Amino acid sequence: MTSTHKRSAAAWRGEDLGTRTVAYDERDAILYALAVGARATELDLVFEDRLRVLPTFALTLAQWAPDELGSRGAFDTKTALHGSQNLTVRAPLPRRGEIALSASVGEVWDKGSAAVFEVRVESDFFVATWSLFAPGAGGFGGERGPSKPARPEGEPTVEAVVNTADNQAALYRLTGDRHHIHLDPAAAARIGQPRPIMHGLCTLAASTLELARQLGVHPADLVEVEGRFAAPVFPGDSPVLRAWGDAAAASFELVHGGHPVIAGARAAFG
Ligand SMILES: C/C=C/C(=O)SCCNC(=O)CCNC(=O)[C@H](O)C(C)(C)COP(=O)(O)OP(=O)(O)OC[C@H]1O[C@@H](n2cnc3c(N)ncnc32)[C@H](O)[C@@H]1OP(=O)(O)O
Repeated sequence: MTSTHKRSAAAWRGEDLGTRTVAYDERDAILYALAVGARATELDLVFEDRLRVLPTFALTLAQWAPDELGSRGAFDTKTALHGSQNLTVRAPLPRRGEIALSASVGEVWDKGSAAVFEVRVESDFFVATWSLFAPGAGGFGGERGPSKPARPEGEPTVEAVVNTADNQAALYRLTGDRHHIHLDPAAAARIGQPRPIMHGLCTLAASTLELARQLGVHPADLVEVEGRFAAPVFPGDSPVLRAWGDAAAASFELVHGGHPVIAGARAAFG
């Protein structure tokens, strides 16, 4: 008789996920900008002669880190969802180069039926934390962690549609995140979705880009962003960005069909 011993979610806390050096060039940064909704007229984002790299591009460079935790067996990679994201910029990303990244597991929260794993990635250019919502991995007697954010009150200072394209997830996946739920209807059906869903990081970056346009600042001047993926967004959806505050400290949400799809979000531009 064989016995299997499944490692408790709590035991992953503090796990060292290793270091990697990732390389990219202008073409990668431009493809990323186009995939999150940069316009052909936004030359600073799409023209190598005067390129400024979107800070959220850092998150595609570090996508290996949450993937590494999944491949080590912390959770079921076929059902886990990206729950929330935080990014703090330390220095502008160069147009091309090699960047050293190190990753580790932070907190692991016990939501009862699910666990939430935090993966922290650090480099000279940024610090970022992924929260991964893993159904079936909870119930290990741990703390619940942060609760749902309250919705902002009062009239927003910005209200703008964030158009997504029918092929946006198919394009965005070429920047690095090739999880099947974003392209393959059968994989989407396995997580209970009627069709493939947008990458949370694509929707977040598209929202941040529109926020910068609305606030009249350069999107590459982003110094901090975070948000919780509250419900799936589908390619072709046109959710509404609602924001409060100013470029130095904006809070925002992305709403579709009357419900937040990105909740409790905030961004700051330097
Ligand atoms: C590899 C994949 C990459 C991707 O990019 S996937 C695409 C981007 N992500 C998404 O589209 C996810 C969209 N969000 C959702 O579909 C839902 O949202 C969830 C399935 C993640 C959770 O919904 P539900 O199962 O109904 O959970 P609950 O009853 O709303 O909350 C249960 C507890 O879990 C916490 N929680 C809920 N959502 C999140 C989240 N997104 N990140 C972190 N924690 C979350 C709550 O607060 C609460 O806990 P408390 O009772 O202590 O308050």
